[in-house]
Amino acid sequence: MCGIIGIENNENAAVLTSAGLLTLQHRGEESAGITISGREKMRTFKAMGLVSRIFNEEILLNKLPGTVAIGHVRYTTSSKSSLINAQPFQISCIHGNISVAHNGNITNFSKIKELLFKKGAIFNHTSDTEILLHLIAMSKGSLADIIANSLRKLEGAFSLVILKDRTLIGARDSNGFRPLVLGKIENSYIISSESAAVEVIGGKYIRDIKPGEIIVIEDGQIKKSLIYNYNKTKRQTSCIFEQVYFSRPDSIMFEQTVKEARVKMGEYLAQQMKNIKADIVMPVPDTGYFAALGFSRTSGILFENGFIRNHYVGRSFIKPSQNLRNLTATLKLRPIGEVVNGKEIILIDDSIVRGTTSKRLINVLKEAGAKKIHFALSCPPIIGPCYYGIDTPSREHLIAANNSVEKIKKYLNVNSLIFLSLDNLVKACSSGNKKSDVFCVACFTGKYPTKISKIA
Ligand SMILES: O=P(O)(O)OC[C@H]1O[C@H](OP(=O)(O)OP(=O)(O)O)[C@H](O)[C@@H]1O
Ligand SMILES: NC(=O)CC[C@H](N)C(=O)O
Ligand code: SF4
Ligand SMILES: [Mg+2]
Repeated sequence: MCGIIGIENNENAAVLTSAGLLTLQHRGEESAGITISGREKMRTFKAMGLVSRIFNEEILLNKLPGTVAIGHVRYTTSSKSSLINAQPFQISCIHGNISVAHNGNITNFSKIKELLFKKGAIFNHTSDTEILLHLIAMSKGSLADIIANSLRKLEGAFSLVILKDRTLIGARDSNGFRPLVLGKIENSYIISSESAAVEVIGGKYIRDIKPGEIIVIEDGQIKKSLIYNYNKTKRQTSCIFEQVYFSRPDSIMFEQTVKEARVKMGEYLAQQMKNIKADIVMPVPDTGYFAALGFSRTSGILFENGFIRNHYVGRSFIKPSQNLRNLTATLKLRPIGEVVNGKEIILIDDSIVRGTTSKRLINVLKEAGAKKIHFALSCPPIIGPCYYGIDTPSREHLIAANNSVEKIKKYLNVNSLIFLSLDNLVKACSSGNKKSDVFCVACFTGKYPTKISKIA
């Protein structure tokens, strides 16, 4: 996953973009970048590392002058985690200077890249996003036409912010896999992966960018908004895992906060586990928190915070190597002996992917004296990889793809292991939305909503 944001018509474009990126840091911790234009020549500043380390006052105020900016935080899901693949990607082409920031994975990337190679194209990066810049450079027509024609050639997941001169463009693939919202602050429009980033910088969430929509904004006005493409099924398939794990709890998705969806996941879990009694309900911080709250409210079992989280380490699942994931999981959470000692615990996390976190946590809870552990997850077993921009690995590394629930229970050494049913997950995530048929749930079912041409 990655986080993207753009703001136009604003004297503080760089500062607000960097604040927005900080709010989206949970979507990618590997690199961050900002492109700015509107006053002087377009320029991009990007580096490996966290937003707060990269964008200090000197860089924001002196190196990034302008009124229109886009920004990106990266979590690698295509090719390498390296500076060369850090975004935004700024190019100079027949249409002038253009910069792009992308969230998602283009699933026909290899096929298009091969065709472009044969036509003599030169590539500077190794991730999927660069092909879009080639397609843009080779298209003709108005700015909206150029973007629309290019995007029609792509398959898979892409939420985008694009910058050209004083124009900010937002676009979303026709399945709407990755989130993208429109917001406003005074006379400036904002486009962002999540509404929380709009609100943190003082703006108001207006609406979601629609699947298959391109929106062109300049000088505080929406110049054009068009649906450039419908997918074959004409059905939105937004990633349900955004609500399970990826997005911030204070972001709005499907007419409710992600927090609300997670609380409901916990309430449904409590209904599924009516027969299990325990002394306390405990979340695995951070993402397990609201589901545990919902569980406790419905079951009446006491909510306890039995882990201390180290705030100086980030998210373990999105780290780029297994060594880093192991280290993060070990450093991140430590049980509080007096809370867990001698207790029968319902432990709630959002998901088991590789099993890195859960195996370690259950061991340390036992060492701290936990009497019994019932482990509950607020999504079903993950049995298939994601091709749309989340690094759920190939089947061989997915613990639930290769083992029955009973086997995982034995491996984790817990007294019970319960997964939220898919029906209940969809119900929790679609509240306020009349249709519940708007989600991609492929990693739980193995049924992918698009053809996967070749793994990008
Ligand atoms: O089975 P695994 O491969 O360990 O992956 C699943 C775990 O990773 C995530 O936590 P993470 O530390 O990434 O982020 P969080 O602080 O938001 O919970 C998720 O919340 C699970 O705890
Ligand atoms: N997870 C993402 O959204 C990453 C975007 C893009 N595929 C990259 O790897 O840079
Ligand atoms: S496969 Fe899973 S993680 Fe990927 S988009 Fe679909 S629901 Fe989200
Ligand atoms: Mg977690």
